[in-house]
Amino acid sequence: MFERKSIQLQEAVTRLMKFANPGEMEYLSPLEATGFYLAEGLVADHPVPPFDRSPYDGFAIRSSDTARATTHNPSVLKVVGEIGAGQVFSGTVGEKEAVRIMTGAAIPDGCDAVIMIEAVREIKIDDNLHIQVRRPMKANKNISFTGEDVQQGTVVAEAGKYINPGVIALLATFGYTQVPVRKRPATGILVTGSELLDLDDPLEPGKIRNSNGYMIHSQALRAGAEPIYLGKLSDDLETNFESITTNLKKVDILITTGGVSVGDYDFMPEIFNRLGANVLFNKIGMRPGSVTTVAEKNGKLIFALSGNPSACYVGFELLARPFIRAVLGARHPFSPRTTAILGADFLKKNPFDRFVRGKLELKHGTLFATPSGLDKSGVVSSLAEADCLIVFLKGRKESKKGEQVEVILLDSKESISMEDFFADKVRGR
Ligand SMILES: Nc1nc2c(c(=O)[nH]1)N[C@H]1C(S)=C(S)[C@@H](COP(=O)(O)OP(=O)(O)OC[C@H]3O[C@@H](n4cnc5c(N)ncnc54)[C@H](O)[C@@H]3O)O[C@H]1N2
Ligand code: MOO
Ligand SMILES: [Mg+2]
Repeated sequence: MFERKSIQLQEAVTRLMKFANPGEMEYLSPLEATGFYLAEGLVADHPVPPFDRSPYDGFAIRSSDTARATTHNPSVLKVVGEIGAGQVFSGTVGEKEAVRIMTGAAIPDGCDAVIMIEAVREIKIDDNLHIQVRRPMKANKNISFTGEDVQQGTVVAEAGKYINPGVIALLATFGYTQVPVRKRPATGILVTGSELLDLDDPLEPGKIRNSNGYMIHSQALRAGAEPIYLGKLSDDLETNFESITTNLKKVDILITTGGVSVGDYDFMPEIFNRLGANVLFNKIGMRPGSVTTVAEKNGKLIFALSGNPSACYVGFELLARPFIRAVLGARHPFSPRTTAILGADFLKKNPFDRFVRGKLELKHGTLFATPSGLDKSGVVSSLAEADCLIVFLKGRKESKKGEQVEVILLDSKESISMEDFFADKVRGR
């Protein structure tokens, strides 16, 4: 018998995050970097825009020339040039002169305002183009000034920031052809169980198909890892030990499913014993996923997830996912947690923290979370609709539809700090 001491999820996470070192740095093109995390902060090495420019198609003018303009007595300015974005007017614009200018073009020297095309009347005097301006323009009107978007020296994105399309825009703005990121951790997936069939096997009495291997592969992808499916193993101590020892050398993280409880064929505890691994914990005060065990060997972590599909799923989301995000260099590696309104009664009592697979819905601006199916750790049917985990903290009594609950978002690309993740806003009731 192996001693099992139940600890709280926060303690379990704290223990395993001590081993979460950012992976090796690599450089990717901005076309490939979406979904990674910045390995270095992004500092503006020039102001944006880099020159004063026109935000409109119109005419660059000198505001002083329009000081007395009225509808009946418009200022008449001679058009002395025209420039589009990318062009620069050479020379200086003089008194009673204007330059036809397009959006994005640099403001010509001498000008201090832009008037929109629609606001002027274009006329010809002696075959020369002129404009009539019918109202005074204030100095600095309609100019996008140098640095009004970003000032030189500003940190526009910090190290550890998730690279979303907006970060890609900034990287391109500052000329990054090579974006520093952390390599996706090679994450091996091994499933155990003599009852497991391959996907193309017909069902046989007592056997089921291996769904966990594929589910974890998909969850690892969603978490940003590089999943490596290593196959399935029968419940045999020797072959399991052999396979885990060999495969651990080939990957950065190893995830196993099944064989982690107290049954006769649950060999994971004995395997960790033989490996001489440092078992960080082997029982968590939560459901499902209470048997989730994490062990460390030579600095690498082995996540031994439950065989029960829903427990396996939840164990991955609560433990492996933040770890993977941290290895990817995420500054805030935890899934976002927020409040929602419970969409249906949940009448179970909670002698431990419970994480119920749920479905989110936004109705008239209010977020509702409803359990997405049967709440048993052995089921697979509640997973497809699940996009959150509804949190029922230990001690919370039965919950009625309409009560406030906390939810952990599973499909969000952004993430939060450990402090925020464990700052429970809705206490047990
Ligand atoms: N006497 C006790 N029995 C159990 C306890 C306990 O504390 N005392 N804990 C229960 C809890 S909680 C869970 S969760 C499970 C954990 O089981 P294991 O991690 O040991 O997993 P297995 O025994 O290998 O399998 C459990 C269940 O899951 C099915 N399974 C396994 N692998 C897959 C797969 N790849 N795809 C689909 N389904 C899979 C397997 O057929 C079993 O039905 O233990 C409880 N028992
Ligand atoms: O706690 Mo077991 O790990 O699902 O139900
Ligand atoms: Mg078992």
